[in-house]
Amino acid sequence: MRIAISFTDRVGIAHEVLAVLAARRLNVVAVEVDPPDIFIDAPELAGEALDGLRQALLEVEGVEGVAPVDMLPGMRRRLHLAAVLAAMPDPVLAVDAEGTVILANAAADDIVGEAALSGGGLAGRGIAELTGDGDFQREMVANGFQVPAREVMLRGQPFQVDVRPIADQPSRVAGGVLTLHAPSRIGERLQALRNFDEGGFDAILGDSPAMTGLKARAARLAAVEAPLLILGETGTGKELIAHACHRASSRMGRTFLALNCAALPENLAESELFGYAPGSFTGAQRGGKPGLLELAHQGTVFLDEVGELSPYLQAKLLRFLNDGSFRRVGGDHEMKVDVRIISATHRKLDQMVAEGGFREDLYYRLNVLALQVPPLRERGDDILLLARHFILRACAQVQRRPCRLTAGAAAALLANPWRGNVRQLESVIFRAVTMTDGPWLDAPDLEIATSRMAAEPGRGGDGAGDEGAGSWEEAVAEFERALLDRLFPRFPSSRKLAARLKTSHTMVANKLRKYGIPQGRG
Ligand SMILES: Nc1ncnc2c1ncn2[C@@H]1O[C@H](COP(=O)(O)OP(=O)(O)OP(=O)(O)O)[C@@H](O)[C@H]1O
Repeated sequence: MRIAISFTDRVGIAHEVLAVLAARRLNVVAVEVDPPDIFIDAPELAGEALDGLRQALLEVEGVEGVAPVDMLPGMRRRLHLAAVLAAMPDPVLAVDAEGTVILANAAADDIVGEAALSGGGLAGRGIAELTGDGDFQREMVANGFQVPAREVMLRGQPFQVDVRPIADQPSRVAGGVLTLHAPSRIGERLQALRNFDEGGFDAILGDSPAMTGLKARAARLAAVEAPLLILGETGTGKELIAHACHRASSRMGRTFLALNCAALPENLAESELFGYAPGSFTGAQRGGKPGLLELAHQGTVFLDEVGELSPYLQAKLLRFLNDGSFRRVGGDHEMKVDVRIISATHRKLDQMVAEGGFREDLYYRLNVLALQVPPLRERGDDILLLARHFILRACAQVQRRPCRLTAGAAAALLANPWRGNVRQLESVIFRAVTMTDGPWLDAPDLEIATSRMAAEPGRGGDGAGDEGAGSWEEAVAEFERALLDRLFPRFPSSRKLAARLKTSHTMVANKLRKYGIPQGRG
């Protein structure tokens, strides 16, 4: 039985409690002192023996209770740790200060294999012995496990190894944790990060004519069973649109997998996309590995940055698009799958074709249906809509109180050219939200150039001019918003603002709501 003895802390109490146990000649297999409890594991303790022990313990000054527990805390922690390690797909080794393994997860045991484990597992082996690289072990130990990531060989397989020191203070290093990444899993990890399952057209924010037009066209094309090419500058939301098209197609509910063709060298991109056959290269998984095309059978594969595909992969992809068949790397039989290809690029593919950088026949196969995503600077007030969305999200993320844009900040956002588009806006807002803590984000907080504001005086939130206004309604709305934005900080409630503007409270409240200005203050 396992028991917890709770006590009020005083010098020597643990010693006295242990003396009571010793006097009873109990077979104690584990003791953990974790104030305000001492935990005991005594397998033979039960029934009357427990009652007697409880009486004796309660006579020790400071002991307050004795109760059975299902597990000792250290044991619970070890079980949790073992479960966490077992769930990690990459091999992980914990080593002591000399570089000798003290703990390894199942993935590490698998790599080293049965033969090596018959000698008692990995614990006790030196890193030099396992990797055949004595310099690596010496370097780690000499530098307190602060060494850059590098490649090591384990049982003939190459791994990228990350090393982190285990230390309770910088000068007291107890060892290190080594995480080994197999090259065949790098793409898998990228893909897992990108394999999200949320986000239809509702996740694509924007009410501007450019965006409503795009969403309507995308919704129509989504339903057509043919390759789709999405063109647009970087960060405009091409992947978001690709995913929404998948969700709006008959393949909804099937797998959507994405590959960034620019992120991987040719051989990795090839094995990620087409898979590889057993024994096809050093470091390959024993049974081979299916590629994204097989994994997404009946679903969609999104090829981002398709313009970066090498000529060899362009040819292999063309063949797949022509008849749905391909071979795994190193494989000798044909595979056939049913996958819709959605591709995207920020490059001018037609120009690349003209210059010989991209195969013309592949361009026509990918470009059966096409969408052009407008840059952010052509989406008008969507900029502010997106900015407000990102502000709310960033404030929640960093657990900061909500904040709003001043008129000056709104004008700066509208005037910025946004070369990095929505992704840039997202990071500008995130940075501003994390670097300030007041209720307002002002233009200087955004850290963007405001040079175009002078060129477009009617844009923005300060109502300083009207030359840039598109229509009477837009100009009035812009003026109203700017006015409310400017006065609200000084008259922070609809009643105070109505009094200041000598108008009705209801009208001001409606306008504040219309322009998304929160009314909770004042
Ligand atoms: N209309 C939008 N509404 C909400 N979020 C958006 C919108 N457009 C883009 N985003 C966000 O902006 C970021 C960039 O979008 P995404 O990755 O889809 O762009 P991309 O055009 O595929 O970029 P790249 O060309 O660099 O691959 C993402 O975080 C995405 O969620």
